Amino acid sequence: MMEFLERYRDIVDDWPAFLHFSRKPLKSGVWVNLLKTEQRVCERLLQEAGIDFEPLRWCRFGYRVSDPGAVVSSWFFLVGLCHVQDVISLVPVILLDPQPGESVLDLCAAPGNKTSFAAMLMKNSGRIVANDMDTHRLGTAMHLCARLGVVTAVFTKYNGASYPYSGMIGDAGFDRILVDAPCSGEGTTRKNPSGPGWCDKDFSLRMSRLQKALLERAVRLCKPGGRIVYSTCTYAPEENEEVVDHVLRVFDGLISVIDADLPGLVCSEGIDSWEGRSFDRQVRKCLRIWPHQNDTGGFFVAVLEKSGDREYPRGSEKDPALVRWKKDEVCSWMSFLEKRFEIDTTAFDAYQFYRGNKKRVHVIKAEKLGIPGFPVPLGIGMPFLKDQGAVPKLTTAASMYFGAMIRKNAVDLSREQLGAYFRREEVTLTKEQISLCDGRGYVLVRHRGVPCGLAMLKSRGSEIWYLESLFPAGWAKAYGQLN
Ligand SMILES: C[S@@+](CC[C@H](N)C(=O)[O-])C[C@H]1O[C@@H](n2cnc3c(N)ncnc32)[C@H](O)[C@@H]1O
Repeated sequence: MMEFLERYRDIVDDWPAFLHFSRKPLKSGVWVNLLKTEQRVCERLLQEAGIDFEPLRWCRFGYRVSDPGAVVSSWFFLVGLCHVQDVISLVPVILLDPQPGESVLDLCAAPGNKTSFAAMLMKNSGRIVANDMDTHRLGTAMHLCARLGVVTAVFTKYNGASYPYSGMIGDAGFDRILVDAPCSGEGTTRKNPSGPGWCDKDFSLRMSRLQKALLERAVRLCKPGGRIVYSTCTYAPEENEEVVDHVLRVFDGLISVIDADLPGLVCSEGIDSWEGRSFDRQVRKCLRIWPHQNDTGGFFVAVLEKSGDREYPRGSEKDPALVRWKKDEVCSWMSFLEKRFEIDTTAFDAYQFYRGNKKRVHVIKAEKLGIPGFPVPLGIGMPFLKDQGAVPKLTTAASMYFGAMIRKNAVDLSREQLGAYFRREEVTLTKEQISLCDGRGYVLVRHRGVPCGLAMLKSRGSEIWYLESLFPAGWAKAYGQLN
């Protein structure tokens, strides 16, 4: 088992430790979603749930947790106060260092873990384009971003190697681009000991061709002075240093590898020769992260900067601009939100609303960076409401994210009531809870002040009032049995 690792014996600093850690089960991680909560609140919730956690030295919002299953089945995970992710996967995004207000492209984004973490670091300001080739995985990314309250993302489905140059964020290019490339995944042995088709050098060579094309495109899509991070979770130099070496040659002096240091994270430098081939010496600035160094999965990260003084000629291709999304300028549903929830809708001035079809409205933060007709988005921002029926209905994601603006028809449920709500059971209300509501209709459900979703207040006879849960069946199921 894992004989394929043998080829790396000479480049690993501590071979016995490497083998030992490559077989050891991996502890997962959690990051606090500062778009929805505060760090101390999340720490308190983890403590209350009896989940051991240990802060990461190199990421102040991240923890290693003893029992990720318990996190995933907690109410605070379900409503998006935190996310579970391998801790080492945070590194490329931290090194990308996306800033509020910037334009960021995540070229291979699905299922959206790094996109959502980047959007959080950007404080939901600016524009982040999440692209992937796989529709199903993109759907997962959209759902994840909605749960976590990301309102700055646009989702596109293109082959990253031929991602269109023009349109979305002006023609200047993106400030930062992440290429978290598809790879042979050799660094994931701790999660998946039987592995996919590892150790097939031909597979690595095939991946290498795609990775080179993706990174080349990223360089072209980046604005002068911008940053590109290339990452994989594999060891094969063909998929790592060789790819970086390739773009250094193609763009001859236009890009450089920069020092990427993350205090508290132990790494090895990239290798500048492999199986008789030499690479540009700059690749030594890349980071090789072996499992035993920080008790994580294996990873490779290169941070590139595009020089500001000359522009690489871009292609001139133009696809037909199919405009599928229409701006919803009338916002006929606004008065309903004002009336039922006493929302001060002037807060929506900071947002734009788009219709993907007649009945579905999506919301996205209005930014000077704009939104697209092209490349054609598969998804815009966060699903906001459905309004084809008599009464518009906010989505769960929107009621969670904008719930703090709701001043009427909101009830705080007890832990037991909340469990029933997530399981889509009928929730009987106390007299006091009923007194907070203004007759039958939509109600925002909260727990400890945190907006959790929508319900419909109904009555049987004149005495019995209850909530019919509108929590999406798939959400609770997707995250396991809630406790
Ligand atoms: C390592 S995964 C990305 C993980 C993601 N960044 C995250 O953190 O959740 C690589 C992704 O690349 C996508 N992919 C493969 N070939 C692609 C291509 N030619 N263009 C764009 N995406 C591609 C795969 O569908 C896969 O979702």
